Amino acid sequence: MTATPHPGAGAATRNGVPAHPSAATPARPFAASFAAPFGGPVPPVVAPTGAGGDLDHDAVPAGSVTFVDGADPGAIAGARRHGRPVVANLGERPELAAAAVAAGADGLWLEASGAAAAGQAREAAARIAPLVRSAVPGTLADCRAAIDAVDAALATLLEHRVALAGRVQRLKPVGGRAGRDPQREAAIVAAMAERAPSLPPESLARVVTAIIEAGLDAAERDESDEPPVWRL
Ligand SMILES: O=C(O)C(=O)C[C@]1(C(=O)O)C=C[C@@H](O)C=C1
Repeated sequence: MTATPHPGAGAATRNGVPAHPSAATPARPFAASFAAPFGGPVPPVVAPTGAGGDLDHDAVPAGSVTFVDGADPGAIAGARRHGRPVVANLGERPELAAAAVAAGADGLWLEASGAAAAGQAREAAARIAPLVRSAVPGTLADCRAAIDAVDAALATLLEHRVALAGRVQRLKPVGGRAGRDPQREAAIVAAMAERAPSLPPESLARVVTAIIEAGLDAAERDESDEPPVWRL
């Protein structure tokens, strides 16, 4: 495992990241004011000023975080032993964001200029983070931010599920409400109960029924012949 030097430390990285403007800044202890963004429910995107990141490059003092090549998941996972937040250097490749967050990145360093790249990385991070990070928020605002992050992932999964359930209706001999399959629905609830032990099965069944019915409603409305296409 190799930690990548701060992009501003003058060392070339695999992504060919240009020098950080604060290259001459000596290493400082990790400042408390930077702890919140890196400890939040969704890893922040660190981008050049005006590029739409959650933090500007200049706001991250050299030495306060461990920089790692964002294309190397093993390095990201290994860097956690340094005890500092791990920032994955994505260079100009926001499409690496989901993999970097899944590997354990606390922040994403982006050199691509422009809000679109930062937005792409932020959206990928928001979708994947609740599956791989657990937040223990101490304030109402932080709690709501963590709930928002979970809801972002839930909404993404709901969209995928609705698309799949709609496809099933076209593949079954009898689709739609006329083709409901109580045994299959009970099996779905039982499988989900294993992963959601805090919810009694009857509560979970209500949730699953609502989701299935929403999927059947969407399938009824959908007149397109296109198979569903999505990207995380
Ligand atoms: O698996 C099916 O047969 C479906 O039609 C999909 C689905 C679901 O949304 O999961 C929807 C209705 C059925 O009662 C069971 C499951």
